[in-house]
Amino acid sequence: MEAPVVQSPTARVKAPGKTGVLLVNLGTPDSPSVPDVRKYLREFLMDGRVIDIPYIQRFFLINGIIAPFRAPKSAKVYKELWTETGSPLKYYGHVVERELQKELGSEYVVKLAMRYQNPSIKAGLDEFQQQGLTEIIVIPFFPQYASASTGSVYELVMDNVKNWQVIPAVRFINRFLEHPKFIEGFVRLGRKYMDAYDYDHIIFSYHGLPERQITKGDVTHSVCQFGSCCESFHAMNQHCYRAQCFETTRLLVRELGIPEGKYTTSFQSRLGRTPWIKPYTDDVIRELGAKGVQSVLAFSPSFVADCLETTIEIGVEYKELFEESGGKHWQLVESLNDSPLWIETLVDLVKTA
Ligand SMILES: C=CC1=C(C)c2cc3[nH]c(cc4nc(cc5[nH]c(cc1n2)c(C)c5CCC(=O)O)C(CCC(=O)O)=C4C)c(C)c3C=C
Ligand SMILES: [Fe+2]
Ligand SMILES: [Fe+2]
Repeated sequence: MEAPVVQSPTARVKAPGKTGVLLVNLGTPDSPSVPDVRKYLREFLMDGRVIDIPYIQRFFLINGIIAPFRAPKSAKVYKELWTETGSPLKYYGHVVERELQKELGSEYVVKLAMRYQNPSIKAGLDEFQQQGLTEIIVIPFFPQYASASTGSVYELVMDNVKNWQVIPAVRFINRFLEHPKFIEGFVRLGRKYMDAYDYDHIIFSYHGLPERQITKGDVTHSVCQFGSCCESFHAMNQHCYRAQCFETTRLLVRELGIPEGKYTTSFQSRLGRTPWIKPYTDDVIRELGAKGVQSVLAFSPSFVADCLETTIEIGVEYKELFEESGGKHWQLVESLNDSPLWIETLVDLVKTA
């Protein structure tokens, strides 16, 4: 009997016809004006996967407190972030969209979309539908899976295609934290700084998440206790966002050759009064300052493009906090943005989806 034809795990045979590739980042306001920031925050925070409390409570929280009080404060910070090309998150998204289209060629149609605001997921999918594509590959720009980010993108994509007469094959990229080129992308950016200066300590600061959302995602209700359970990465905790972040750090630390005790994984950007995953980056910074640590290099590997949370929160606000805590030298490692290794990661993700 003839041996079966085995398909290489790294090169799926492409279906005939064009494939749509939807690159989806979180979103950003259309402009840093208060009304645009308010519109963005309303859409973002009214998402039940982001603020996961009953609809009525969420409605009053967002419209009664966040929209009136937070929007003007956030708009000020967005003004600091804005450049002549607009929001870095959107600017780099479009550069990557063009570069990836060039790399993939005419068999693919690459579109950038934002989960909140513009360009919308609906506009990208409608274009794919008009072109009668054979299949769609959705790549949420989140290295680690979380219901509030990746899960929310899936939900909206499925919501948009559910009434199409022909629903083509839709493939989702769940996470890519362990992709060697993704890791190498951050390693190369970090080495540039580590070769030029001997930092006392390295921080890997990830976007935070309410602890409640991790507990809800733990189907066994026993795997994650927000402690040593995240020290290894396995089938049972692979969807735990905190465990995925610790695994990302382990992979980066191994490649960068950082010794034990010289680095910390921490979580930033908490909102509200419920407990978020720990340790909190601001607490870690204060502790390092108190211990006499003078210089810190900060990576932010839950983001693939610079945004408010990297450039301003880490690059400006945490720098100030570090200096107030006694530190002297604080350096942010910029995000992957349009770096060649990030484009190569995306090419691989598409070709093996
Ligand atoms: C890495 C993925 C992200 C997860 C998970 C996530 C969860 C999450 N975020 C908030 C609240 C806010 N996040 C904000 C900005 C923001 N968040 C992400 C990514 C994730 N968020 C990005 C890329 C950005 C930056 C966008 C930009 O325009 O640059 C903001 C807005 C900024 C502000 O007003 O401070 C809020 C608010 C929650 C509550 C949450 C999970 C529950
Ligand atoms: Fe966020
Ligand atoms: Fe855990």
